[in-house]
Amino acid sequence: MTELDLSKKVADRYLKREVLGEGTYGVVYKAIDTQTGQTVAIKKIRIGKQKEGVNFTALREIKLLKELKDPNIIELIDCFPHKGNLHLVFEFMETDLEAVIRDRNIFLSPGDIKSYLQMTLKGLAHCHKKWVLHRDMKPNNLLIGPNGQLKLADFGLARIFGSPDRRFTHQVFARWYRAPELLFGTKQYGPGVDVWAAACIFAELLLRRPFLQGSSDIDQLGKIFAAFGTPSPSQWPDMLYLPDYVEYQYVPPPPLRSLFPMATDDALDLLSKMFTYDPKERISVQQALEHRYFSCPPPPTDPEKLPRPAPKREIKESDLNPHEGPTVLSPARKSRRVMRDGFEGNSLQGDKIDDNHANLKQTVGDNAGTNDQAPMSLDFSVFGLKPPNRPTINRCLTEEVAVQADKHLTSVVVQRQKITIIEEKSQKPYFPDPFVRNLCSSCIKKLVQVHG
Ligand SMILES: Nc1ncnc2c1ncn2[C@@H]1O[C@H](COP(=O)(O)OP(=O)(O)OP(=O)(O)O)[C@@H](O)[C@H]1O
Repeated sequence: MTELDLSKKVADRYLKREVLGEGTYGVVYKAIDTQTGQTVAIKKIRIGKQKEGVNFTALREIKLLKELKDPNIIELIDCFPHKGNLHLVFEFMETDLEAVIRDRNIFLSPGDIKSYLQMTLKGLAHCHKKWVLHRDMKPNNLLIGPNGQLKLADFGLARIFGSPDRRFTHQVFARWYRAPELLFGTKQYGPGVDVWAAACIFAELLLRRPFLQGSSDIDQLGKIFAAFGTPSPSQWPDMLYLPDYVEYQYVPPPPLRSLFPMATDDALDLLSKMFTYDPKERISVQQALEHRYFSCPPPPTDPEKLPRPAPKREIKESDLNPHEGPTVLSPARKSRRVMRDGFEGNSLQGDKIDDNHANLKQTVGDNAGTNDQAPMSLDFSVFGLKPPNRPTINRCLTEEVAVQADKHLTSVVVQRQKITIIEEKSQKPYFPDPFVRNLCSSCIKKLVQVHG
C-alpha cells in the first residue's frame, strides 16, 4: 500500500462535523472517530502543495508529540496527511482557560487559581523533561475537559511549523506572554520562555485580565519594565548582547504587592521567581511545582470541583469581566520616535492592526537618535473600564479607546496634522502623542467631529 492509500484510509475513519474555529495553523473541525465513536477535534494544517508530497519531516516530529502522554497534555490521537494537509486528531475539549478567566459569573477562589496553575505547570514539566518547549503558551491554548482537567494544547507546533505569523490579528496578543529574551530577539532560548508565559497566565488568573498588554514588541518590553523595573546589566548580564537589545530609561520596580493586592505572600514569591529577568536565574517548572505556594493551604481545588464556564459560544459581551486592578504603564524607551508625521491615508482599522505595529517599529528604526518624547503606552485602566476584547479580524482595537476618551476629553486640536487632545478639567494636553498614536484615522476623525 502506498503512503497515499494509507492516508486516504485513515482519513475515511473520521466523520467531519462542524468547524470549531480557525487558528494560526489552520481550521479545526469537530469529528467523530467511526471506529471508537469518540468525539475528536481535527486540526487541519496547511502545508501547501509540495512537489514531493507532504512534509514528512514535520510528520515525523509530530509523531514524536504522540509520545508526550500526560494527564495535563492534550492527547494527539492520530495524525495523517491528506490532500496536501496534515491532519492532527486530538481529544475533544469543552472549553479553555481564557473562557474561564473572562466569564464574570465565575468566582475563582485561591484554591481554584492554584489548581489551574498546578495543572499548567505539571503539563509543562512533562514536556520540558522530554526537551520539548511549548513556545506559544496563552490561556486559549490551555484547554479544559469535561472533568475539569486542564490540558496544554498546541505543544511543539511553534517549533515544528515555525513561530506563528504575527501578521495575523488573532496572534497579536500572543506577545503578551512573551519572555523578555524573546522580545530582545534571542536566538537561543530554553524552557524559561514557557515559565515566563506561565507566570503571565498566573498573573492573569489573579487579576482576571491580561497582565502585560503590550501593543507592539517594544511596548511589551516597556510594560514589562514598568511592572518589574528596568533590568540592570548585573541583574541580567547577557541582556546587553541580545540581537535586538536597546537601552530603556531606568524605572525602579514598584512593589509587586501593589500590582497584585489580593495575592498571598507565597503567590507573590512564586510569581517573582517565575518573572525573573535572567532566564538562567528563572525558576524551572519543576522548582515552581515544589514551591511552598503549592504545599501551603489552601490546597489546589480538585479539578472536578472547579467552576465550569458557560459553553464557549454562549458567553455574551455583558458577561465579560470589567477592568479592575492596578495599572502598568510603560517607561519610555531612550532615543526613539514613534509618532508618525501624518495620519491621513494611514487607516489602521480592523485586520490591519498589526501592520500598525510593523509601521511603528519601522519608524523607530528610521528615527533612532532623535530626542522626541518617547511614548508611554496607553493603559485602558486609566478609564476604569474593561480592557479591549481580544481582537477579532474586523475589530478596530482603538475605537473603544476613542469612544471612552470622548467622555473624558473636551477637545481635539488638529494643527499641521499634529493632534493634541485637551483634558476637560485642566484644559491641558491629555495623553499627547502616544495616545493619538494608538488611534486609527477614522477614530481620530470621529473625535474631531465631536470636539474639533
Ligand atoms: N481539542 C480541541 N477540542 C475542542 N476544541 C478545540 C480543540 N482544539 C482547538 N479547538 C478549538 O478550535 C478553535 C481553533 O483552535 P486553534 O488552536 O487552531 O487556534 P486558537 O487557539 O483559537 O488560536 P491560536 O492559533 O492563535 O492559538 C478554537 O476555538 C479552539 O478552542
